Amino acid sequence: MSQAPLHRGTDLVLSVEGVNKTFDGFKAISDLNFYLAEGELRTIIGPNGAGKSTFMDMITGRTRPDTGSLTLHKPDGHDIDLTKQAEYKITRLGIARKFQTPSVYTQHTVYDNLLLSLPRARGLFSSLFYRESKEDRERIDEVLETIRLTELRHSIAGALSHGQKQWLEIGMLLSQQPAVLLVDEPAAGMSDDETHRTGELLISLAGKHSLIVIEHDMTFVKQIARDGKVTVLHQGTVLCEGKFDEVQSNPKVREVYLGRGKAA
Ligand SMILES: Nc1ncnc2c1ncn2[C@@H]1O[C@H](COP(=O)(O)OP(=O)(O)OP(=O)(O)O)[C@@H](O)[C@H]1O
Repeated sequence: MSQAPLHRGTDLVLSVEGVNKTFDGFKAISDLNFYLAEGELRTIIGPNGAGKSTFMDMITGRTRPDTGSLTLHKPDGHDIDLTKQAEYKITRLGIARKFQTPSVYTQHTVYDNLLLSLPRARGLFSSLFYRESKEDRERIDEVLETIRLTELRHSIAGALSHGQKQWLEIGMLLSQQPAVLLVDEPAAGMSDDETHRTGELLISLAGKHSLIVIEHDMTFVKQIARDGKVTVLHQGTVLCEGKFDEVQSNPKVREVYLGRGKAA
């Protein structure tokens, strides 16, 4: 599974090099290169069809690249070739993905949702018979604080607002202490207040976690990007990469977004 350590001394958690993917003759991803540093919060933007979802699908093993490499750099210095791992193994290696729509156990409490998502209690059935340890309870309390749902720990998840469900699901992924967290359009369908709180949550995770966030809402992108890097994807490749202001004023980026109603 793992080869000799290649990246020791660097602070990268993920490297993507020379990746290509064609669907029925259509080039969805084209010579894509991308590097994520440990603890980084990276935002990816790009017009519809730019290849953002396909890129995430390749990191998680849902879609395989035709050529190129996707490498997870483990803290112990070992490199894992993600193109050779089954999807479930990539999840177990600590690459977690939050899809756009919330997916929580609506009949269970907030606390139980977090309990069910602990790595030890894998699967709903075995979790029902799982007695949590003191460490588990501490971990859940910590996650509840992070996602600011401590007060709602005994509430049924189905009764939460859309934003609260999204935060709970992020918390469920955090319970698994992921190496890389992929978050797909977290602000979609949220009120302005919820969007802002989501931004604060993601910012609070940076440093402790490595995150890639795909987003269309530029106010939100500006909030979370701060001094961090924004990557602009276009036609399956990196059009430009830099701080939010640099990206926003880049003529190539403006051109790509013009007339699409989502001006950067
Ligand atoms: N399984 C597939 N079969 C054929 N074409 C596909 C497939 N998956 C993606 N594509 C095409 O690849 C291109 C990139 O799609 P992708 O969904 O990755 O873009 P995106 O940037 O996520 O777009 P959006 O912002 O609309 O979600 C699109 O033209 C899409 O139609």
